Amino acid sequence: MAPARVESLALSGLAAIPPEYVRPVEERPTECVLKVKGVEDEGPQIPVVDIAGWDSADEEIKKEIGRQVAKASREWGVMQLLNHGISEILIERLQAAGKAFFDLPVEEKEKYANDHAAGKIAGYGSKLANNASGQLEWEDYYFHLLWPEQRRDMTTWPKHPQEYIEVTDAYGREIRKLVTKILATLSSDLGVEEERLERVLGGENLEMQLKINYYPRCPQPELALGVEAHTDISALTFLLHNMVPGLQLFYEGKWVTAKCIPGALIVHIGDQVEILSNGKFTSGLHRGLVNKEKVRISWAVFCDPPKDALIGPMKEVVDESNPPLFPAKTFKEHTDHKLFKKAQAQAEAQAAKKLDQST
Ligand SMILES: Oc1cc(O)c2c(c1)O[C@H](c1ccc(O)c(O)c1)[C@@H](O)[C@H]2O
Ligand SMILES: O=C(O)CCC(=O)C(=O)O
Repeated sequence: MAPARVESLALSGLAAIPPEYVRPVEERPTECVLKVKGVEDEGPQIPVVDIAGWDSADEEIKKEIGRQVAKASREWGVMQLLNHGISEILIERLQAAGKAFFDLPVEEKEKYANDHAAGKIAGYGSKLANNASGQLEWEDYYFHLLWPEQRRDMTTWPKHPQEYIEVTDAYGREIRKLVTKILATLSSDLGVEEERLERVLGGENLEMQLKINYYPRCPQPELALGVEAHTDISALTFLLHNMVPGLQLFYEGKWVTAKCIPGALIVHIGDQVEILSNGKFTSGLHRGLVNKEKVRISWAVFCDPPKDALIGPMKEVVDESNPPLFPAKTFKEHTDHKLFKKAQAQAEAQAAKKLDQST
């Protein structure tokens, strides 16, 4: 049976969210970040890096950009890129196409329903209730493989609107070029050859998955999360959104709300780059909040190694004073291990809660 769609719940006009969406007190967002325009100007902010000069002939300009990208990757594990070279028109068309799909009635979208329980994640979905805790996220999503081209199953891509395929494909090609540039910069910073990270991550076989996150209006945003706190299993993740705040990064013990910067592309360092760099670059803990007045939509492109790629700290970043912090695992083992650990932690939290209630 397909899980309940959050959009249908939101449209039913309920005043209180069902208990499966209510987060434990310690996970709930604090009030100040929920206001649409309420992103504070004070305190630390996600680094913003202008990469306009990346292709410049001036080596000093390129080096400075490299330094900023590496610094953000070490200290935050996330950055907002300006002048990334992807045209505003393409981004507008991508976002219009994704929105047009989600504007379809739920019954139409159901024709694309995925079957996550059976391992088929591609298509329209909502988080499945985990047996242990039953905890759900206030979002529906659309997920499909974007790259490499020859491995895509176009039957899993939306057929409406008509331009979805063209613009999403064009966006994927642009992101693929940025992947090469960022991995080259990070490789140089680690003191290995520029092509190294990309090669270890599969080269031509590096995969990109697109997840469009659709967060309906929520009557009790102070109790829910759109996406719970996690680090990405990917190597890199690229994120666009519809200018409604909601993304938060955990930094120096506090949740920091990402400012909505017109034209910026958010880049997260994922677990695979953290592992390959032996922790020199950080896979940042982040989460997504929801909102009472506005629907939030975000477009995440996860860049992953192939499932069978063995990922461990690169030998050049390990020595006697920097012993390996992570065991080498295939990407599939890493994913399975992380999902298992999460399910286990939720089961333990649920058991502790029940015990607490019975005493
Ligand atoms: O290939 C990936 C890499 C990632 O980093 C992630 C991913 C896939 O999917 C996660 C996801 C997708 C669908 C769901 O219902 C989820 O609960 C999680 C995503 O969060 C991300 O970590
Ligand atoms: O919507 C966002 O800003 C965050 C999405 C996210 O973290 C995810 O899809 O994994």
